[in-house]
Amino acid sequence: MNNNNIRNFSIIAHIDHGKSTLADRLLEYTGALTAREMQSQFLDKMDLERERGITIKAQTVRLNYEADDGTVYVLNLIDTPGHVDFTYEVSRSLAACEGGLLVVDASQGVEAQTLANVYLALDNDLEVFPVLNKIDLPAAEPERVKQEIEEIIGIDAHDAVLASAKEGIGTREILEEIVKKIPPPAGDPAAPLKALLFDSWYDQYQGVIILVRIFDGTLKKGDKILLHSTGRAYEALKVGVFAPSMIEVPQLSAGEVGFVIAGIKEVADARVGDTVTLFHNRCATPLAGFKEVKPMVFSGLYPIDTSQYEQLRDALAKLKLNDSSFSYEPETSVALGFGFRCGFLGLLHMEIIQERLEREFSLDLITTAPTVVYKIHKTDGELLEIESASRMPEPQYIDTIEEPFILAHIHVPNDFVGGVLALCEEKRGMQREIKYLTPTRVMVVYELPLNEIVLDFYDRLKSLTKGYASLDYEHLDFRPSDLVRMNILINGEVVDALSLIVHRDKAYFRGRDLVSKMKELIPRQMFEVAIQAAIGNKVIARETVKALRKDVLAKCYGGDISRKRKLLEKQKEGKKRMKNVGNVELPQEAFLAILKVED
Ligand SMILES: Nc1nc2c(ncn2[C@@H]2O[C@H](COP(=O)(O)OP(=O)(O)OP(=O)(O)O)[C@@H](O)[C@H]2O)c(=O)[nH]1
Repeated sequence: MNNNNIRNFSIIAHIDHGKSTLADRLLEYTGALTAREMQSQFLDKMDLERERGITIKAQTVRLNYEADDGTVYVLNLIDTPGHVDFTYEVSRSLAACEGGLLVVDASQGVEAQTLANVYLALDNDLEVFPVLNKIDLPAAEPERVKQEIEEIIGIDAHDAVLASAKEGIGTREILEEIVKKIPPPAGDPAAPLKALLFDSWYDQYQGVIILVRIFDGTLKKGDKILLHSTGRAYEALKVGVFAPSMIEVPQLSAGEVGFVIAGIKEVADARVGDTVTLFHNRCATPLAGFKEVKPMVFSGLYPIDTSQYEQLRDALAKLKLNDSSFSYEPETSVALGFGFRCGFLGLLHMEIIQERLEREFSLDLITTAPTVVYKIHKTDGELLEIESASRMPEPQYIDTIEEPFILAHIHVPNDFVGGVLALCEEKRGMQREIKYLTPTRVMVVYELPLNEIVLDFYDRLKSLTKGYASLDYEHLDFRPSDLVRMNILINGEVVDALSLIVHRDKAYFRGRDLVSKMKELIPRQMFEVAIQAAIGNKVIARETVKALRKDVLAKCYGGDISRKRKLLEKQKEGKKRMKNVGNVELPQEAFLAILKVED
């Protein structure tokens, strides 16, 4: 294929600005999809994604487009995930393209995510051009947003395409821009194979499918390929493209994008960012940028019904097949029994996995509050990395503790700046910068401990700014902090799954609020329940749940039977998420009470 007729591009956008809708329009316009197939967005293929309206796994499609100049171009649309948790995947997807469409909602303007992703694109030397979407909305202000793009991002926006992905306005103009503005790929088809693995997933029938962008050389069916980071070789059993359904092709050569199926057993062996070459004709230097992504947020997952343990283990193994950034290991809790400590890239990733376990595998789980990794330097010189408060050694064995810090970029309308600053300060943040992007939009940059972010930072930020703030963050480093382990005791017994690591200065208030929150959440039982927060042997807060026989039918006067049944049903439902700890029944909410505590 003539490289001059190929364009490889991504769509860069903030969540909800219309990336998927626009992608569907491009597919529809170029005839890759009929209107009927479009019925639901094609690119977001998992149910869960569709429901939550977010893109998790990158997907790529080949489109054929006959341009105004009469030439038929091959356009490879490389989809990127749109959330902070998946930044590394975004950056690898972008590395597979020469250009990016920057989609900005004309009624919203530039958001934190837009900026983060544009910078990733510019770092990858992509040609970026803006598209203003949702111009059908009465609130659209294309002129203001153009100016914002020029001032904040620093790219020319005066002739930005005005589009409505919803109504199909501007689609052809966008395709023309892609052809005219994005350079064709370079690369030598005769050189040794050098390809970027930019996505991989596990398919029940075909095994691991990898997506590659060929930079040099040619990859044919039957070739023996080599994955650079693992040094393992595989036979390329199938080579093809998504158009949008899978079509086999005889070969992929420099500049092209496509899939390879090579009998790879699990995605952990086919990591995003790796270089693919030929076993017998290797490229001299691999592509830059292969990085192991490490989980940063952890939580315990326990089956409510202990007989579901094996099922949970199998489900985790299945999910892991498809997601190498997720980790798990067995963990036992005195309170909750046998379960797993799981690691995630971030909070969204955690929610997605938890939801999939419950929905796709019908498991009823108790999840513990999220934590981060701490580095503990012990007095005997040993360095421990712990991701659970219950593994923290006694204070006398600890020399110093380090916790992870992040750099947060928050975009917010100036009316809310005061509140955002107060929140960041409360969360032990250190201000780096406050910058007026426009007269009404402000960028607040803070260094913050990740520990505070995983609790309730995002929810608080959203509610305090009426949903107008956007957040993006990157990991910085580990820093020494004065942290202590706080235990929660129920009727005098430490409940290990409720222990948490907090900053010493905040321990007292956190403890007091936590026990009072738990008092509201723990239902009255046949006996009194004492809830205490303690640091070491010192109790810092206490509340008591009074004893009461809970007779849900008392209010019904024996009258309406259907109402009575409803109440019983409701009580049964409520029971499902309970876990017996000693002889006290604790609801799921009690394990997450820390997330509901306002400082
Ligand atoms: N009025 C209007 N609504 C649109 C337009 N384009 C998209 N939307 C709506 O905006 C919402 C978000 O669109 P998506 O395409 O799912 O957004 P996205 O950017 O793909 O979101 P992620 O997958 O999370 O990155 C949906 O409810 C769309 O129907 C448009 O041109 N006009």
